[in-house]
Amino acid sequence: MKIPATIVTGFLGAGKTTLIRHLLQNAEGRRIALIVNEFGDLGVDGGILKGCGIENCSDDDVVELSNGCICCTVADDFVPAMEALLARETPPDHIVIETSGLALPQPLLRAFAWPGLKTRVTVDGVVTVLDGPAVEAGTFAADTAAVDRQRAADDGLDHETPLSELYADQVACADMIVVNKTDLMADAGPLVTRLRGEARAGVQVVPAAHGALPIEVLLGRAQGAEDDISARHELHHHHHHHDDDHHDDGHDHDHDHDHDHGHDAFESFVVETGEVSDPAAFAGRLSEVIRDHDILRLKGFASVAGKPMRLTVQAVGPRVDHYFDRPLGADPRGARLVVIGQAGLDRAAITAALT
Ligand SMILES: Nc1nc2c(ncn2[C@@H]2O[C@H](COP(=O)(O)OP(=O)(O)OP(=O)(O)O)[C@@H](O)[C@H]2O)c(=O)[nH]1
Repeated sequence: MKIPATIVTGFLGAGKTTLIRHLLQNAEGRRIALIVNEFGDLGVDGGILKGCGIENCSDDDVVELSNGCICCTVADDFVPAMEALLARETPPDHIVIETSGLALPQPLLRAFAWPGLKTRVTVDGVVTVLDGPAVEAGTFAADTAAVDRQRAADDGLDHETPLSELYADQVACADMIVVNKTDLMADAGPLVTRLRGEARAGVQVVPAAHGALPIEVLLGRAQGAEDDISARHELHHHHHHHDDDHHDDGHDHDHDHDHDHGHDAFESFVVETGEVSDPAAFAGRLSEVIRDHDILRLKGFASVAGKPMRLTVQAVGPRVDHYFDRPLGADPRGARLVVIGQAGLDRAAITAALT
């Protein structure tokens, strides 16, 4: 089982910390480790998240990297921090990496191919958080002066990429785009449509207020669901037959008034199919289905004809990852996939396309 890592990018003030805080508050027992790229005096994110007082989120789980821009110091800072997390007696279930607003996601993504990381971590996805009103206004960040100060304060920043290029890069790297601060917008619709045109095919653009998104949208399914019984339980638990059945889902509704709203806006269902014959071809077909049907996430396990190992598949927008993770053992042969999207998925068509 590889540990999935989610990279959260977006400019200063877009709402990355707010989104991660919400995520940690709704972690439902999952151990999430956080790597935060800090900036000298300006950086307070680590502090905010460390002082969060959230259960299952100890200070140890927040690692601050403050020696400059994370993408410029990958080898010295980021890789060792990841290795240290992996070397722990109880490694995290999921790793979330909050980059500084100025970081270019590409060098960070390349680090996952390093020998020490490649076999043990997988990039779950790159989530780019945008300040909806600012992007709509063409300024990219609500406080561009603050972004410039951050840039000036960062001695370790090797690149002097203009803001517009950084923005383009963060959008181009995104597997999922979150248009945040929709509470400050009259109608996020036109921006969402525009961004879908700017992003790679298959990238879903998700509107949010205060970064409130269901954890399964941001991180996918519980990684602890190793054996099939717990996996099945997990799936049925989230299987929404009716839009109103989320009231018995055991969440703390007082926690966050946006929570219900978040769940109503998304849906998930399970598709069971036969054995996979060719993993690469299967992954290729999944990306087509994801693109054609605006699927946010697709995740599951499959057996492959003639192979004793279980195939794990996970996709966020256009990023489809597949690898053999453990012997199938007594698992039934076939594939079981969870499909997650914004409400309104064409379940029949998706099921037909996957089977
Ligand atoms: N109105 C509104 N304010 C928001 C929303 N999300 C975040 N904020 C506010 O925007 C400010 C910046 O949010 P952060 O979460 O710190 O943004 P960030 O991207 O982590 O910023 P840095 O970590 O400083 O780069 C804070 O004052 C938040 O309370 C939102 O959806 N709506």
